[in-house]
Amino acid sequence: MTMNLIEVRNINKYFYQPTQMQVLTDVSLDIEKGHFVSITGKSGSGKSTLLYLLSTMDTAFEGSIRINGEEMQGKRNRWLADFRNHHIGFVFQFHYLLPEFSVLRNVMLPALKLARYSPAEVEHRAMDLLKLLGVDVQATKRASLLSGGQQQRVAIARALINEPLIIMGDEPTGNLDSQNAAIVFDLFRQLSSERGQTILTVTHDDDFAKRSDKVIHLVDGKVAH
Ligand SMILES: Nc1ncnc2c1ncn2[C@@H]1O[C@H](COP(=O)(O)OP(=O)(O)OP(=O)(O)O)[C@@H](O)[C@H]1O
Repeated sequence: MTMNLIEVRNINKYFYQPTQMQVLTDVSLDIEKGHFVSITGKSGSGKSTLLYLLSTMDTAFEGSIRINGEEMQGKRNRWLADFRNHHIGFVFQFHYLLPEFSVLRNVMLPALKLARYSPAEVEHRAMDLLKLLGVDVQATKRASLLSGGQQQRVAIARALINEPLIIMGDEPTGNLDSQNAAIVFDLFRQLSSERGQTILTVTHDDDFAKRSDKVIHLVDGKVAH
């Protein structure tokens, strides 16, 4: 049986500075659990705005966003932060690792904050993820000493450490050469098909989008059908 992990109904989103502007208009969509979904569209079409709403970091919108059966509209910031920590992993174009910390420490931090597992278990799981991503040899190095592609893989390990239901990416391969972009793509594929994790990424890369399970294409803030 399929299940919609994300259900969006009739979203309108406005920005008020410098002048009032409607960025998303009547956006409705469903995302199934375990699917790999790309959000595409021209620059300015509203992709990042939509992802930001779905990530629960922006709560100023009209309409309904249900994730894993929970309505996000009207929830308090603390509740949303807790929901994000448990269920959503983020991968950005620029990875925001802590440069002075070791690779291993960077990956462990979000899990230590959650305190769901003991530090020893967290370290074990972090090492497993670094292995999966092919950067385990670098575990004790300072993050700033790794190449851009390696740092991005470490950032993905960090996004996965709390076993999120959903992995969200804003141009996660935008800053990578084609070889590293292919590694990241294949990993996302594997996470969705083998672990049932749901992947949602904004991308400008048509090949990347074509090979995902579903494409949400935005034109002027509306979903194109
Ligand atoms: N915080 C904000 N305040 C005011 N306007 C904003 C804000 N964020 C985005 N916008 C505007 O909303 C529109 C959509 O922006 P958004 O970043 O969602 O587009 P995008 O499709 O992700 O573009 P790109 O591909 O260039 O990243 C743009 O016109 C942008 O200028």
